[in-house]
Amino acid sequence: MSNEAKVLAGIVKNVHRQLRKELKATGDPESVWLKHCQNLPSLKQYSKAMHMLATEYWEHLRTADPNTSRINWTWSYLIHYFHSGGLVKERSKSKLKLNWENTSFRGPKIKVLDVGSCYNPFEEYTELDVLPIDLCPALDSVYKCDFLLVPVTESTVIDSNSASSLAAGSFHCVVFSFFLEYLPSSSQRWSCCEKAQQLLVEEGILIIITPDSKAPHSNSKVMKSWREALASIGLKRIKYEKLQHAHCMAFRKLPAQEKEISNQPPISPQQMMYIPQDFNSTSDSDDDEFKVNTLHFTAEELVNGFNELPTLFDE
Ligand SMILES: C[S@@+](CC[C@H](N)C(=O)[O-])C[C@H]1O[C@@H](n2cnc3c(N)ncnc32)[C@H](O)[C@@H]1O
Repeated sequence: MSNEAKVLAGIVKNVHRQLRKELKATGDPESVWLKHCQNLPSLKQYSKAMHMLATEYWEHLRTADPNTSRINWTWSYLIHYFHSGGLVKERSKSKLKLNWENTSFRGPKIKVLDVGSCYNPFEEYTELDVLPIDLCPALDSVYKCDFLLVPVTESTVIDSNSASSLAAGSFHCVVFSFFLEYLPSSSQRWSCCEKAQQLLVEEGILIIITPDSKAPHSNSKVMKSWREALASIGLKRIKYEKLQHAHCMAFRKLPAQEKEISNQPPISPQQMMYIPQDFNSTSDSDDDEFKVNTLHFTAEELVNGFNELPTLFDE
């Protein structure tokens, strides 16, 4: 990795780490977030670094091997699900006899809400009608919006460069690509997932891409925990794939009649959207030992836990 890429990766990692450190110190996710959102120089520096890293460094990888790309993966899965029989196949698995005509996919384009879009990476796809939103957009084509705070209402309101409300049940797809890890607390990640559930049409898809350069099984407990948490609000995981640097998942919003309310998770879903870094010590070192906490995984699993961002970010 070039020196410039290392510097950019360092900027990104430092923001994530700082947020977690402040959460540890205060125990108050809301005040940590408020303070973070007021730090415009830091937000802008992050946004610029992330944009450059993705478009000037990762893009080479994507060109060399399209199978490594989270962007390609998301697009091809959406085409498969909405246009090439994926949705019909899911319906055929249903045990209920539903009146599918009333809940069918409509519209010439797939309506996508890209949360934490940064530089609007899905803009190139003509099959998608993308609403890109970000806390601090890197480009003018991305709308400013804090997904943690934006209300879900009857209509989506866009004023000049920002989105001030989002309409319930109005998106075929919500994308969280390298987004959830930015948020310092499990409860904040969970509230974003709940919001995505409200914004999706029935049978719509939540895509979650999370960075990890390790072997697929090394974080299987984390992925299982997320799967169980999301199932409790009727988001059923229907696709999982491990790419070289990321876990890629698609969750289908089940029709109301099909919602699996029986599978309640053993602990509250707010706690289940953890990432191993949540249990890291407060020091800035990457080599810190992970602390074992009350959740059901071992110290070794935590030590072998997620990289914060793909190998491209590794020293
Ligand atoms: C690691 S970048 C991912 C960018 C892009 N999705 C990708 O896959 O390359 C995370 C992005 O999430 C944005 N973000 C973080 N919290 C947010 C929030 N509450 N609402 C909207 N965007 C947020 C950040 O500003 C940043 O641009």
